[in-house]
Amino acid sequence: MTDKPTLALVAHDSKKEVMVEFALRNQEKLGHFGLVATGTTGGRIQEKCTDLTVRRLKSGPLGGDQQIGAMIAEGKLQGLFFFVDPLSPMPHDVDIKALMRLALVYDIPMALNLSTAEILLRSARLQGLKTTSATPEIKLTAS
Ligand SMILES: O=C(CO)COP(=O)(O)O
Repeated sequence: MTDKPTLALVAHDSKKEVMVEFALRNQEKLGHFGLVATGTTGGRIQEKCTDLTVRRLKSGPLGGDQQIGAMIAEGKLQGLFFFVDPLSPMPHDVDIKALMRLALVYDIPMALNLSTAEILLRSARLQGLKTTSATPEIKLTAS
């Protein structure tokens, strides 16, 4: 695994195109992070964003959300970009909630829609996303 701060990219089916466009537009910035993604999202990003290396985990409904949750619990994830479909029922709804819950428990910066993702990535500059309760502003961790 990379020693760069790591971001997870996850999108539900109706949001995958938005995620791919987001990744394409921000390829240069994203390239400064280690990237992981759930299976299908990662495949779609990798097809279009040939400059990026994305580690693909399982597909969301088959455990991908849980794998990302485990990374958060182990301190291996610094940011979560999760484009959620709020209008469709999901078979793995409990996994989705569990992932969001862990991002909240560990205070991982988490963008659930495009406009927040753009702001978050801009704030992150190229260096790291983790804030601490002692420093409410973005803490720039890596050089
Ligand atoms: O279902 C997902 C997140 O909950 C995303 O999984 P895929 O990227 O494999 O479609």
